[in-house]
Amino acid sequence: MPTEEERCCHLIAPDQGPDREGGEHVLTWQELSRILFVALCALGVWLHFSQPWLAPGVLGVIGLLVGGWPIYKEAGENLLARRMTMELSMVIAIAAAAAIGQFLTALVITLFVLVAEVLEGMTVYRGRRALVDLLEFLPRSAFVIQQGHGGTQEVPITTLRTGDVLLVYPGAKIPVDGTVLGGQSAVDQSRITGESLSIEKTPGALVYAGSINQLGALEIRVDQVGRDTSYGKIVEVVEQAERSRAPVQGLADRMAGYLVYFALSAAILTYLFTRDLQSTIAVIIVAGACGIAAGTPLAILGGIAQAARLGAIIKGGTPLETLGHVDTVAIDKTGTVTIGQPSIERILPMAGATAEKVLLAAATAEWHSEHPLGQAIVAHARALGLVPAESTAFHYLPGLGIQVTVEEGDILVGNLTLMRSHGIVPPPEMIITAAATSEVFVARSGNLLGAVVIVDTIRPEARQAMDTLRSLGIRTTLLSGDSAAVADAVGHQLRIDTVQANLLPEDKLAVITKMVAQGQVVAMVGDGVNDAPALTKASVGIAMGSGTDVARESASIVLLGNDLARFVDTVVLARRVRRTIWQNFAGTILVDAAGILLAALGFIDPLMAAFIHVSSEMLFILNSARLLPFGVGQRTAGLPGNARGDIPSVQGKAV
Ligand SMILES: Nc1ncnc2c1ncn2[C@@H]1O[C@H](COP(=O)(O)OP(=O)(O)OP(=O)(O)O)[C@@H](O)[C@H]1O
Ligand SMILES: [Zn+2]
Repeated sequence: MPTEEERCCHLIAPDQGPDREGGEHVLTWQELSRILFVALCALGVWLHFSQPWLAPGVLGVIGLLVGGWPIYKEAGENLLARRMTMELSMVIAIAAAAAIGQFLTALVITLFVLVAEVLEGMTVYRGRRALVDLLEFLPRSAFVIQQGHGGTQEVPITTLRTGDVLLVYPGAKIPVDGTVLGGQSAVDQSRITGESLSIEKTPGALVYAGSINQLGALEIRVDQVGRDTSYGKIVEVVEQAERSRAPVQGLADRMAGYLVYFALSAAILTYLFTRDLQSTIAVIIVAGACGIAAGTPLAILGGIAQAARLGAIIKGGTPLETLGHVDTVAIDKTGTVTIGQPSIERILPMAGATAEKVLLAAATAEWHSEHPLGQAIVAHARALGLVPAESTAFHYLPGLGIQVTVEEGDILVGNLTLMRSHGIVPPPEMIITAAATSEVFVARSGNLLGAVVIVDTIRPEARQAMDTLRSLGIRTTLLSGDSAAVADAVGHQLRIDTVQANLLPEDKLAVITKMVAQGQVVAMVGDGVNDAPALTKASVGIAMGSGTDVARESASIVLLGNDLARFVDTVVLARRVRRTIWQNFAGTILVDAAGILLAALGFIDPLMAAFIHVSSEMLFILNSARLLPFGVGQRTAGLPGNARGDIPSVQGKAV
């Protein structure tokens, strides 16, 4: 039976290629001279120019033995490993042609196979380059400032240690993650955070390996080097992704194996019915499978590399494949369709309370909160110089709010659901329903003090992103922990198909689980702790760059930066990958079936068969190669829309 390792005839498999070839695959002089030699032999056999000294048969045999050596070797190894490959079937065909005295045919087939092998090798090599380029983007050396006399010394970056101080010249790439000690400059960190605008760096600012220092010289203290940098982690994830196999790759390998069996069986039948060796050989030769076996991993490789350029780190072939047939996108509200940096718009005190009292009570409860709403409240209170009371018991109620105990009693801060569950009923005129507005109620000792109205900004590109998703035929649904009124308003503004609000983290999980169980292919986009469980259960989980570590770890795709347009670009890319793979599948089967039929009926001679085999699969491989990114540093997305420039999107081991 065909095995997973099974590969097509003249293929240098992308996951073994350059390693097996010693790192580089460009045309070597051995390959070139072998091809020229076979071509000369073929010419000699054809024109009989060796005639008086050497019989064409002898020349043919020499040409086949010397020229076809790599093919025989490969076929022999496959035979020993009991693997049925196209190399084997090609060798059978070459031997059969030679056996009936058709040396020209045998030589030309050999020539085709050798040339195709080189061409494929170069294409696949380019695919690997696309990834290697990512790594080699970092400079190899750095200028270390020497203690004492202040001069610099150029050293390889592998020798750098945490704490070293570097000088980065204008226009140079920053080699490490570090802290600016001196100087001032604009830095382009689009490769790491996805932000397209340069960021101003002054002493104290953090800089990231792989970003480009633009205007001034910077003195930088080394914090992280090599693989520990944000950039190193991105590269690591992409490399791992490349090694992991998508299900479609397994399918491709099995298909390629079956095609060999099919061609050989068809050849046997042809011989039994026609007794025509010529047609039989043509049948064996005509069926190619590299378009599937090599085209599939190449397309996935290209997709992953291209996505990394776009600003989406895809953690494997599987999420890329799944994203290509997503039919539903579930999207979180706060931090995902909104920027997630809310600010206090106004405070609505109840009769008898003051705005200051409401804010102070809220800030007391939220003092240690990590929730964006809580942080907005604390920041506002701080700005007004309010000092909160000491609190004792502290209860965070995910998706609801917060409860703390102070001297005068309990403070309860949170949404309507939380208030109602404590028997507190805010008057209707206090309930706000505007789009990017959240309302937090504040109660003390069971009495409502008032409400804090907090506004966030909807991401500028969100509307366009949702429109594009709809035009792709994808359903959108907003999953929010916020109140129905607010979530509905956002959903309406962005024309999102359905809105579900008041969801606790476990509700988000349940909603996603149910959709997946119903057979929908769901992409969940989120950023928060409350999204993490749902991200893991979705068909494919996507985390925003500014998201929490848990979210980025739970997701199988991480956006660099926070641009929803990048997400949509990645969906489009994933669809292209999928379409390309299926084009190759369908095309290969079509060409092989038609070719086998025509060859069996005697319409195609072995030479024509070899030509059809090689040219058709080259076409399919080139079809996949279209997905490879061209040139280093090319970016197709990069529109403004990332408001935050300060967030390294890959921290910790999150990606
Ligand atoms: N620390 C907190 N302080 C005040 N209210 C809170 C707090 N935590 C949660 N809430 C209330 O619970 C609601 C749900 O919170 P949750 O964190 O689940 O979602 P969210 O951040 O509002 O929105 P989304 O789910 O769209 O990201 C919030 O809208 C808020 O009303
Ligand atoms: Zn082939």
